Amino acid sequence: MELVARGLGYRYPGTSKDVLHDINLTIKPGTTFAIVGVNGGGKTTLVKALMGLYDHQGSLFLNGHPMAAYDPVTVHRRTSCLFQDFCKYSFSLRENVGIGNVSKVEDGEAVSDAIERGGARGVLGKVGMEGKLNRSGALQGLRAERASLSGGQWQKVALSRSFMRASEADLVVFDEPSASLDPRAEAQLFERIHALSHQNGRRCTTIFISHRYSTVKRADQIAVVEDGTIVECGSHAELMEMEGRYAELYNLQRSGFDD
Ligand SMILES: Nc1ncnc2c1ncn2[C@@H]1O[C@H](COP(=O)(O)OP(=O)(O)OP(=O)(O)O)[C@@H](O)[C@H]1O
Repeated sequence: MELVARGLGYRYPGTSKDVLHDINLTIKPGTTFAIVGVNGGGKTTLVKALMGLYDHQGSLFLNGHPMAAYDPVTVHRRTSCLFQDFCKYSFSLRENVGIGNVSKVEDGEAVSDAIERGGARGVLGKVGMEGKLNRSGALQGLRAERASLSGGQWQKVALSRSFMRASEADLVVFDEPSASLDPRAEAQLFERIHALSHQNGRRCTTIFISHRYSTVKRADQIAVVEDGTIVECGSHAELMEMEGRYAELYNLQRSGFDD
């Protein structure tokens, strides 16, 4: 999916200041687009606006056509997303993951595949299903909430849920998908995110927000969002050469390891 924004802006209802303003960008089909920036800059609001979830100002185009020309249900069906405030349902693990694509919630193979790709395989043991991943009908297990999952384990369950639809989506959005993951789980996740966009023949566009520059640097394009607008945009190499805000944030994070 190609996404183009021209003069995109947004103000939350009941507030007096635009949270987003003057957003101009082009995200090409089959590419990864990372959004970075300090807290409260407008990153989450931007991705939600790009998904057409807000009554925004300015123009948004999907594959060359105005977003308004599309049926919202069709757009949402072609989109898979994971936001920071994901739900922890009092359902079984199978349902917690399968609900990401309601039409496939009974499809054990699809749920198993999503669990594998979302990195939640280790959670199976926690809910009494170790070694049963490939046995059909074995995914009911205990209710996930009774198994007292950790923050990182819940994040893997939510990631698996988003992978239920990712393989058929044209747009995949992750808002800080690795916030609670350990470094190994994070590296594996980003391998899968990159694979989503770069698989042969796929034109799936991936947008992700992250504060971890070791993974951000691999994105095709990176946008730095500050005070509600994009202050820099380009590849890691281009932004480093600019020696601007991105380079400053990147070097700041890297220097944290050198001390
Ligand atoms: N529902 C809302 N109503 C009013 N203001 C909001 C709402 N949600 C977010 N904001 C404000 O919009 C601004 C941008 O928030 P947003 O969550 O988009 O930033 P962010 O860059 O994603 O932050 P973080 O890195 O902390 O997740 C903030 O000042 C925030 O307080």
